[in-house]
Amino acid sequence: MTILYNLFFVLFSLLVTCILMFLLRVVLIKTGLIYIVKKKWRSIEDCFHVYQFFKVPEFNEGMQRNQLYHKVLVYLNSLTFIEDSDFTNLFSGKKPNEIVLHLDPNQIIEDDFLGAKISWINQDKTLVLKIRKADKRRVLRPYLQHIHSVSDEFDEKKRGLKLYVNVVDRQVDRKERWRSVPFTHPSSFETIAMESDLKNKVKSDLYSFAKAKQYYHRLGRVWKRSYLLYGPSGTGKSSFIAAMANFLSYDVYDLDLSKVSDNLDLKFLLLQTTTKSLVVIEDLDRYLSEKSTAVSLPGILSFMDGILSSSCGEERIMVFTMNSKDHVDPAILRPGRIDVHIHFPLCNFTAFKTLANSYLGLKDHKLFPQVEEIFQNGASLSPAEIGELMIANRNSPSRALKTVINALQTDGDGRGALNLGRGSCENGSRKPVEEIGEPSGVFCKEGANAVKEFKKLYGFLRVKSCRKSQSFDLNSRQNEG
Ligand SMILES: Nc1ncnc2c1ncn2[C@@H]1O[C@H](COP(=O)(O)OP(=O)(O)OP(=O)(O)O)[C@@H](O)[C@H]1O
Ligand SMILES: [Mg+2]
Repeated sequence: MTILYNLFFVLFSLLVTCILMFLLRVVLIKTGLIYIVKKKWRSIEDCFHVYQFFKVPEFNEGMQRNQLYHKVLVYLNSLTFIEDSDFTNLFSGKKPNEIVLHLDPNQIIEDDFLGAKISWINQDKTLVLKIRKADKRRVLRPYLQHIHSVSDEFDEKKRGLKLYVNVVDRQVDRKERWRSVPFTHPSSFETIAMESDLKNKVKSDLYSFAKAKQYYHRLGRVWKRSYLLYGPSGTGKSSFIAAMANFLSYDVYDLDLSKVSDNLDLKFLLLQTTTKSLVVIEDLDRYLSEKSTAVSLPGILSFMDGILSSSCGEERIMVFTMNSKDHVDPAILRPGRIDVHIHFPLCNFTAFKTLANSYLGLKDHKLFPQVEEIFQNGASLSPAEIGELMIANRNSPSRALKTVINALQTDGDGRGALNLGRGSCENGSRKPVEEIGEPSGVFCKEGANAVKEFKKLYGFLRVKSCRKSQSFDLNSRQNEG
């Protein structure tokens, strides 16, 4: 009986202890007392360890800036647990709505690295690293390397991507062949209407390229990859390039061949591009079809071979766009020069659904079967044309769909305003939409009404005739080089 009583008593006390511990934990956490306990515990722990201190001053004896100081500062300001410290300064950043955190003088920041506790103290123009002597040998070096890479990455992100364009008048300053502006194109692979299988293939191709430095070096090849995006106007080639740049966080060098004075100029332009960039030549087929060009075919071939890029660093992606590769010299297209061919077809029903979802927020609609039927009968517009019609009618999805159906049907029988565009496309013009109604060529003959009608329908008329004059490989395909 006594044994049973004792056992019951022990179990009961255990239960009471557990409940009390649980309640204590809840009280400590809820009231924030846990932080005081942790702090006290840490100062007791401190008494049993020997510490070593490393100073990182902002300037050296010659009053030159210490780069490490900047890196540590960036690293510490980027740490999320700076938000958990007792006090932090908040400043507005350079970009709109950006808030940045700043250390206070004498503020202590605690960090964890490979299981070691490290503290930083922000003293007057010096950051002091405090580390246990026992951890120093194992942790210090990798920790400093870690700071380097985190701060570089943070700086890179803050810098933002850039779009470079080549300038004609380089006589002014021979060193500056490129001018840059911030690259803010919002396109992403998610917003491009394209077969998801193909999209994933491109994404993984880009990803594995970016990670393949050793592989390319082992093969003795220049670390570059070239893509050809081909298809009718308004099918998303330029948007796709922007999506590639955003995906990789690469700068874009948009090379306008009409501004290049000769082959040598082209070489220098390439030499002045930086690593981790997309070098883009749009409408290469059109340039090659011109009778007299400043850059010759061999000049373009050597540019494509990327011979020079090996002498000025690597990790470049080249992207060429064409409306059609039918009449292009096969030397341009051979594997190695172009590694991946991506076809951009006119809109089909699947792409239409992606557009309807992103432009009108429609996942389904009673008019979809009708749209599908029209697509099955062969009528098609480019995604740009459909996108424009959807944007113009975005307040009424039903009206937007009816307008698209109407335009697809008009496309089917080739009647109406669609014929107006033929002239502009046959000329191979790349005029932006606003310029299409210029009083020139075919359009002025059609009179003011036609021009007005044409403007209303944006640029899609010229595309129509383009399509009729070309043959397209309707299967998206990818050639590995
Ligand atoms: N596949 C697509 N998915 C989503 N939007 C698209 C697609 N194709 C075109 N668009 C939209 O249409 C507009 C024009 O597209 P873009 O400039 O990328 O076409 P392009 O193929 O480069 O045409 P061009 O050959 O005339 O230069 C963009 O605003 C883009 O958002
Ligand atoms: Mg384009």
